[in-house]
Amino acid sequence: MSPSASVLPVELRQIRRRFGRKAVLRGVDLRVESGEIVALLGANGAGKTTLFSILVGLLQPDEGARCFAGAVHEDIGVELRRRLAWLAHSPQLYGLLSARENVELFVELAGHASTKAELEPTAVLTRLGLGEVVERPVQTFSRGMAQRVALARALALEPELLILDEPFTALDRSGRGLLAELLRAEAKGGAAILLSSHDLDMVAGVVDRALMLDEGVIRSEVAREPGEGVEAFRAKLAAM
Ligand SMILES: Nc1ncnc2c1ncn2[C@@H]1O[C@H](COP(=O)(O)OP(=O)(O)OP(=O)(O)O)[C@@H](O)[C@H]1O
Repeated sequence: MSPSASVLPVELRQIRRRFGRKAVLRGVDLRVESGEIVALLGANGAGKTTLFSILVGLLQPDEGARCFAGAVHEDIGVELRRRLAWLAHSPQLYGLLSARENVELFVELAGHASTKAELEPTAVLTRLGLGEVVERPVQTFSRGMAQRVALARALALEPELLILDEPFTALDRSGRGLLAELLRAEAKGGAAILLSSHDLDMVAGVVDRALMLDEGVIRSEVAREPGEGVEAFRAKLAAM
């Protein structure tokens, strides 16, 4: 993969995965384009995290293909990995390091510092409302503050593909609003964003399209029509 070519669109084709005798994913197809924000919905245990883990290469599918920019990738190599950011269920931060150091370390390890001033570690932490506490060790942070650091860390990589497992969990209203704004800005800049959430109000306000994972397949899909209001879109999501 050339360092400059885009990794988008990202596509999963007929992904199957079982754990022991349980078939969790039974032929999932999914595609996310540059500039799109897509929600993956589904009940607890539907397989959302499993699918995300396959997408970022933490887990191999039993069958099916993951494609970036039209090419099948059996493994996620270094060049590809640095173009993806993944926010896991738990923040996974270094407690003794400050918020700024956590973000800086991650950027260093990824070997990719953004050239955008607004994505510099302190700037992105400030945009997520942590301007006053960037130098504090994160072990003193609340769960919501830690979630904000993990989000800042993902955004600071300026990823082309951002995969967020329940990003609104633990955030208060202001945090959810800030995150919604940041995600819209990233998508406007050309990133593709795939997120899971059980919060239909947030999903209705943020995403362009939603997919319902049920019994191992994408059971239904809805897209926001041009000019469609949040209430009307939320009603469509609730009816999925
Ligand atoms: N490593 C594993 N070993 C065995 N079973 C697993 C493993 N990981 C996930 N599973 C099972 O796969 C199913 C899907 O789990 P997954 O975490 O992907 O669901 P989810 O849609 O993300 O759920 P939630 O909304 O609760 O986060 C569950 O039945 C879970 O028990």
